[in-house]
Amino acid sequence: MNIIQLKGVHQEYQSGPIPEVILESITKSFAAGKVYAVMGPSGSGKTTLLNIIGGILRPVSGEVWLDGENLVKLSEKKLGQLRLNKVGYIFQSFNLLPFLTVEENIFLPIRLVKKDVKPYLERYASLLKSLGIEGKKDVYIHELSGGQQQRVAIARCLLMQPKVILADEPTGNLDSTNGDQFMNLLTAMAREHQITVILVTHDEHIASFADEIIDMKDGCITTNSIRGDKGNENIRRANL
Ligand SMILES: Nc1ncnc2c1ncn2[C@@H]1O[C@H](COP(=O)(O)OP(=O)(O)OP(=O)(O)O)[C@@H](O)[C@H]1O
Repeated sequence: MNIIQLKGVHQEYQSGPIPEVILESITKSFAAGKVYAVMGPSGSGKTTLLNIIGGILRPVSGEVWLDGENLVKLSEKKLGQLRLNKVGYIFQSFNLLPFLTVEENIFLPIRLVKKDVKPYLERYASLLKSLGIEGKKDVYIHELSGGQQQRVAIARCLLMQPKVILADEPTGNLDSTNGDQFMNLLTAMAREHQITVILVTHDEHIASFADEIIDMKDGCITTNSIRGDKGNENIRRANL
């Protein structure tokens, strides 16, 4: 099932006399439970694409469908609610607060919108268990390793039961072992919870964990690589 559909998404910025095209009429679908890696040179439009999918930016034209709603047509208020309920973010720095505990960090987004944490407690406990950090809930973030911090960031993101997780260079600060672990966890969680994950990376090895690699150049998708059934070696490259 396609959870995200981009139809003719076009973005441009006018800083000089002539508008600069950033995304050129992008049409692309993203399925539930699949992991997508977006690659391409600096300035090719990867972050802009992510921000449009997450409802942070509105494109100049085109449609952005997320779980049955066209984000382009939503009011700011509705868009804010949708971002909160359906979109999760994982950043390179994980955006955790170092002098709060693991538990306080994970519940922070819920407390910020003054929601009751009670309905989330069961899910919280099972996420900590499946991510192997159940013994760390009262530990401060600054006392954790990078690998443990990334698990906290995943738990915080998953607690809100998003439909999509957007991650911009999420492994940028990790060594290769922790980077691999992060990708294994993220892909397992995407399958288990049927969440679409879209991540931007410059690292081909990290991208090889994805179900599909989307190459971008000058605001266009140039190639789609879809992983075959036999794993990473079996990448099928299809020109669009
Ligand atoms: N708010 C803005 N105003 C004007 N131009 C912008 C704005 N945001 C991005 N751009 C331009 O859009 C282009 C694409 O930027 P974007 O950040 O999407 O690229 P990217 O592929 O993510 O690059 P990188 O790999 O360096 O992060 C760049 O040329 C950038 O200068």
